[in-house]
Amino acid sequence: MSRSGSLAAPGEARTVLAIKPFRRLWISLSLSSLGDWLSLLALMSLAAILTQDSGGLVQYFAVSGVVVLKLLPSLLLGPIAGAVADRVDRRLTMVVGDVLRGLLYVSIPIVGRLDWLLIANFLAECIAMFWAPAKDATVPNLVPKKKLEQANQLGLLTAYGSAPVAAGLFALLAALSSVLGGLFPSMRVPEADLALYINGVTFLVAAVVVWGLPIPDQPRERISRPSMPRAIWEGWRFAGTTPLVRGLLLGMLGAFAAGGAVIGVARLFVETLGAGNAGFGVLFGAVFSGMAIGVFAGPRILRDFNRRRLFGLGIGLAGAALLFVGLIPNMVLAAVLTTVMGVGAGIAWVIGLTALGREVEDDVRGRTFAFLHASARLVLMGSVAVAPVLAGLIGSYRLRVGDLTYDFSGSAGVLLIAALLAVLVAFVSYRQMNDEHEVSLFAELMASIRGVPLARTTEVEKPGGTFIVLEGGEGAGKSTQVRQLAIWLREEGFDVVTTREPGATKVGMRLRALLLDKENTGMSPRTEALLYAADRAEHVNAVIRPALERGAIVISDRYVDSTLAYQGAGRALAESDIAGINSWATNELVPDLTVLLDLPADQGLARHGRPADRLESEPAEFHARVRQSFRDLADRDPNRYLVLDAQESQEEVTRAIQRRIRPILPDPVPGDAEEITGMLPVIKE
Ligand SMILES: Nc1ncnc2c1ncn2[C@@H]1O[C@H](COP(=O)(O)OP(=O)(O)OP(=O)(O)O)[C@@H](O)[C@H]1O
Ligand SMILES: Cc1cn([C@H]2C[C@H](O)[C@@H](COP(=O)(O)O)O2)c(=O)[nH]c1=O
Repeated sequence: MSRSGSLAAPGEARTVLAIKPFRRLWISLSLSSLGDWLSLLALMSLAAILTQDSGGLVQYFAVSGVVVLKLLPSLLLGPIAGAVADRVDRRLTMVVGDVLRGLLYVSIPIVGRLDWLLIANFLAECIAMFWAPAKDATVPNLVPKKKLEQANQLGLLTAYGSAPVAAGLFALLAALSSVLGGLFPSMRVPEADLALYINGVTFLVAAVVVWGLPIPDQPRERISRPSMPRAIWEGWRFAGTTPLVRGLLLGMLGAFAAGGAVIGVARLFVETLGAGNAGFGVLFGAVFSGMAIGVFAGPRILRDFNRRRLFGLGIGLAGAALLFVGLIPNMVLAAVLTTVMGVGAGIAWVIGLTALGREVEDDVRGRTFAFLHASARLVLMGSVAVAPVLAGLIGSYRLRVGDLTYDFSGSAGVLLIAALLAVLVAFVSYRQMNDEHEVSLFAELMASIRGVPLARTTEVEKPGGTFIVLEGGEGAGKSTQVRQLAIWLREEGFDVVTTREPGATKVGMRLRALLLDKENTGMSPRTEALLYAADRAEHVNAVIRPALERGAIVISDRYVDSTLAYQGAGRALAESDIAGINSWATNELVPDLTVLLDLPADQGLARHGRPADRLESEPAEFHARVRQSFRDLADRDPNRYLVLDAQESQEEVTRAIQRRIRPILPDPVPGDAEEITGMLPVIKE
């Protein structure tokens, strides 16, 4: 399948590492990303430790303050950071950025105060705002243009993939720190300190690696980064135009909000389970490990499962698992259930990302993904920040039933709210996107797990392919659009058959000649209607049905509606008679979609530079009746029609048709696309 926005295969992405300068930059980026995640864990943890004597609410505010201050710089400095980074030496920006961030993180455990923790955290994020565009702009200087996409993918993979590594490292360092503290009481320090020292070292090593990079002076390509609010506004304006894409985006962002709430209270939650920092690291790692399993294994195990259903189901699974995490106060169960939650989120993420890639038009795909990344970051950080405060406001309770006691903490309360949010989002997106009404969810799930084909309750008579018809008056642009759509769909990898009426078959060509020949002026309207129906019977039998039966997309320039409009309204024949004859001639084959290109008849006729044929030579009133009849037909069945103003530019018309066609195309998530997209779940930049 060739798509400009598609993602390269994992192996292909790895080949870009053969470029030595890029490999060095990538190593440095991996270290910085690891440091970013490690700092998030360590600072949330240290904030909780430093405030443990100050009471619940202060502790909750401190933890959420860490996240708010991590988010704030991207809102304040986002618009100017890119412009500044373009004017300053990039290597210097990155090296200074890494060194300063390393020093700031190391200073936090040395100073050991909450106020400095928050200030240093904020300053480190401000520096990251200048470091990131310098890094983005350097990549095109180091790799050839054709490998740029792979390079970016690898960068994104690392930004995300370093999270579970950081979680494991954090848990290890926390455990090591408490062992050392036990053996040598003089070395007893908060468990997060060691992580922050190591974090400082990762940034310093990253700086050394970047220092030796051979970066050309002149950038080959300038990267322009829209501000976060702009990316969100523009993306929504373009992407929110179809219900399916809206459903996908809302589902993914809802899942992020729930996930953010979990991260936000995880540190405080594990404390209520008596698990401390190591437990925090385990939970954090469980989310990401579960996601990795979901991304890679889920779609393979449920290979035959309807993708639109699976998206909602994945979010639902995540919500259900989270519900039990909140209800059952047990660390081992929490780790297992958090992994299950990650699996559900991973399945939804990869399906959503892949489907978005396929559903959104090429020219707005960049903006849509920018919207997703910007809003995912905002939603994630926002809910990470709000969740601890909410937990503090809920407070902790001990419930007694007879001899039994049940401790309910504010953090467990937030987990329950997040779980309910996820279940609600799952329900809404499932309802919005489900296109399989014939088979129950349970039956499909069982069949898919067993790997057997679905037993459907009713026999499906419609052939497997997709039948699209372009209708409209003379010169409306039907042939032009048929051509454009065929090019686009073939590029997308579909088997496409373009055809037209009258005259798509050998018999049809003769009929066309008869019908359009001005010599035959005066032909009776009934003869005319029957000849068009005869052409159609042959057309359906010889061309359309065989193509649909092998699963192709058939795009026809005119079909039954033309006879209803021209011979029905134009020649004043009874519509019911024409409908009856054509129903018989086509064996009741109805298009999946009819696109009506609406244009005043005089404008359409004026577009032709050739002599008018028999039908085109009819008077203006005839063509006006034809136009009105097409519009009436469309009004009666708005679900099956797309009516477009054919006075718009050709490109505009093509885009509108593409938008409407995407949702009715066959399964938007083929297996190979998941394998490819599966490597790219990312929310960090
Ligand atoms: N949106 C448009 N704006 C302006 N001109 C257009 C547009 N679409 C097509 N045209 C031009 O109008 C002419 C007729 O277009 P086309 O052949 O696609 O129309 P058609 O509907 O298939 O016509 P007919 O049914 O009469 O054969 C062509 O010269 C084409 O380039
Ligand atoms: C299918 C069909 C067509 N016509 C008319 C409409 C046009 O004037 C010609 C076909 O010419 P085109 O340039 O190839 O579009 O035939 C009709 O009157 N009834 C029909 O069913």
